[in-house]
Amino acid sequence: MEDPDKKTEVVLLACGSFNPITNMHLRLFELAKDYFDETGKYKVIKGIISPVSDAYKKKGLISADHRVTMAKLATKNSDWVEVDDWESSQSEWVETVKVLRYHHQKLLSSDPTNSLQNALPLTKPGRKRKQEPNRHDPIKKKNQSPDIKSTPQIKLLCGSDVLESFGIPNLWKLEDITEIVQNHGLVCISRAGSNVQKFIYESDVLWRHKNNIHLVEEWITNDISSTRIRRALRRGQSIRYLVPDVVLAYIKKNNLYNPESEDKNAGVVLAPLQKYASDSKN
Ligand SMILES: Nc1ncnc2c1ncn2[C@@H]1O[C@H](COP(=O)(O)OP(=O)(O)OP(=O)(O)O)[C@@H](O)[C@H]1O
Ligand SMILES: NC(=O)c1ccc[n+]([C@@H]2O[C@H](COP(=O)(O)O)[C@@H](O)[C@H]2O)c1
Ligand SMILES: [Zn+2]
Repeated sequence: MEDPDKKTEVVLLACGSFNPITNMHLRLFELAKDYFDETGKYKVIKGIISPVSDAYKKKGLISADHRVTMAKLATKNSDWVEVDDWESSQSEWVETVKVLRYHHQKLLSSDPTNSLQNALPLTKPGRKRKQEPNRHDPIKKKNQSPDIKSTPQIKLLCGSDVLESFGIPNLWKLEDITEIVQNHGLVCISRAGSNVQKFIYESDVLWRHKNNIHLVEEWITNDISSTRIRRALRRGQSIRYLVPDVVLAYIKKNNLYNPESEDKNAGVVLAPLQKYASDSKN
């Protein structure tokens, strides 16, 4: 048994369009890190931004190349948040749970102290064995600080609108939601107009795993959204101080957002809705 007083290392993964990345996206990471630090039980070691691929087909979604470049520019001064382009470079849209699995496996395989046996998939949801999130048989790391537990956990970082989107028909599979909250964990930052506590109360699966759902209240509210940024740009209004200056310069230089770009994927059904609506017909 590992010492329960040891800190658990946490990697935060944020999935989304980042169309474009805003200061608020960057703030999500800072807020979540403060929250975990204050618990005294966790140590956040890394943040990962994973822009969705073009195959997501969201209206107004500009090319992943540009979205990834902007996210990289925005994080170049952060010593703990980075951008990963694995998801964005997939030709098909990838379910968020698979992105979590991918990064979890990557963490395990980059850790030389983890044996192959440790890289086996996590217990499938619904199986009997009760497990701690991201649990693997502990292997003592050489050179590891004695107050750190051996295996990092990877948690999905999102705003409350994403959590509430779990309730939209044909958008998320119940088994995916279960795997996210049971095996990995969720960190949710409050967003204007949401009532996440009530949402969790009304969902059996979320209620069952509420200990693995971390709700972080943003007291210094700022409801920046990419949609509002794109709207301001189309209207020729300033977005300075809402996105990093380097991102603003990149948008201007490449004339990224305009009425034509906003029309991309107009009338196209969002990839998950397409996928699950056809599943439910079969
Ligand atoms: N102001 C905010 N407060 C809390 N969470 C936010 C905020 N802005 C974005 N997020 C979160 O960041 C993640 C990525 O979001 P996304 O790329 O959709 O940005 P967005 O600003 O919501 O864009 P859009 O308006 O196009 O939906 C999501 O989990 C979303 O909930
Ligand atoms: N079933 C799923 O796994 C599922 C459904 C809808 C959105 N998502 C993800 O949530 C994020 C939402 O981004 P937007 O808020 O920009 O639409 C994206 O990364 C998307 O891939 C996942
Ligand atoms: Zn959004």
